Amino acid sequence: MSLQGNVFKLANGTTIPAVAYGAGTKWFKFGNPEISEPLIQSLKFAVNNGFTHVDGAMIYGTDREVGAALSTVDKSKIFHTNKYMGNFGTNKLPYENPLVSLRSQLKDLKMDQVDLYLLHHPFFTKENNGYELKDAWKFMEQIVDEGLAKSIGLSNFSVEDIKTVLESARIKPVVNQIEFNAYLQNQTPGIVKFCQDNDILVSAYCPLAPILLEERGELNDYLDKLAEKNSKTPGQVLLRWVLQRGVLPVTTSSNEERIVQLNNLFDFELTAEEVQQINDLGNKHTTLRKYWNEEYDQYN
Ligand SMILES: NC(=O)C1=CN([C@@H]2O[C@H](COP(=O)(O)OP(=O)(O)OC[C@H]3O[C@@H](n4cnc5c(N)ncnc54)[C@H](OP(=O)(O)O)[C@@H]3O)[C@@H](O)[C@H]2O)C=CC1
Ligand SMILES: O=C1Nc2ccccc2C1=O
Repeated sequence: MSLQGNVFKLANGTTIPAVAYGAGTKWFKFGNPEISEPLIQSLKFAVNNGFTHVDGAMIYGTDREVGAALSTVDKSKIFHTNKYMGNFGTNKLPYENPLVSLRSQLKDLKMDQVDLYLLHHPFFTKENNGYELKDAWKFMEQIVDEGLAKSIGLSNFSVEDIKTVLESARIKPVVNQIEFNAYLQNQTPGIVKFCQDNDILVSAYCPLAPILLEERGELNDYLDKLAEKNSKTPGQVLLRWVLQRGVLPVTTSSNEERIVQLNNLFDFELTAEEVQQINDLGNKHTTLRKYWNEEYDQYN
């Protein structure tokens, strides 16, 4: 599952643009019915300036903004990833299953189909959802059968969770989107190697976390050096490192200069030693985990 130009090839033979622009995190507005004009403007700017992959989710509350921003572009040129969030813990969410959720989301997205639909988390239980993880996956397969998504995948899944899905999967997951950066190189034990050995593309959210911390560490000095050597920014070096780890970065920005930079990653290359040095410096740092702390802090 290697980087080919600026796409990755997925196990089902389709391709996926190698960098995604996220409509979550800073844009998150679940429960707020007001349309975010700044998101529409930034998304339009992103797709007019090189981004061809947009990452959304039911829980972001931003499907209408994605639909509006993409309404003026040729949708066949855009890869759209979206996700289903089912109840977890004490959180009760609006749609009882992925199929019902996506059918409704497609109306807001003004699309007939998404390219990739993910289970946002693996925490399905009879008690919370009325069905368990393997049955959640059956809904995902039905989504493909009905032509509502070209491909299906996972997010925040551990090795054990993936094995549960694979045991009875008729259609295999092609992606696992996890928190991944130099300061968190395995969201859960062994997850990156397991995915890569099983032809499941890892995609990385929070890829820039190490440069967003106020405190600087040894890694920052090294990133500055590589940035200067390649006439790039430290953020571009970090995203290039993600790509060279065989992982697809999902980033976002509201800043036009940065939007252009964040997708401009294909005219330079880190050496194998430089990739290794970022791995090593990152691993020396305290684990940095921003999401799913309750579930995964045990692995810090
Ligand atoms: N599956 C899941 O559970 C999750 C998925 N996601 C997905 O991943 C996407 C990206 O996640 P996110 O953590 O935001 O990704 P990043 O790590 O890429 O961080 C993006 C943020 O970094 C800021 N930034 C970028 N460059 C700089 C800089 N040089 N100096 C200061 N700030 C900078 C941007 O702000 P600015 O606007 O100022 O540039 C933006 O807020 C989300 O939008 C969502 O689509 C995210 C979390 C969980
Ligand atoms: O971008 C995100 N913001 C979130 C907040 C809570 C749970 C998941 C997410 C995302 O994926």
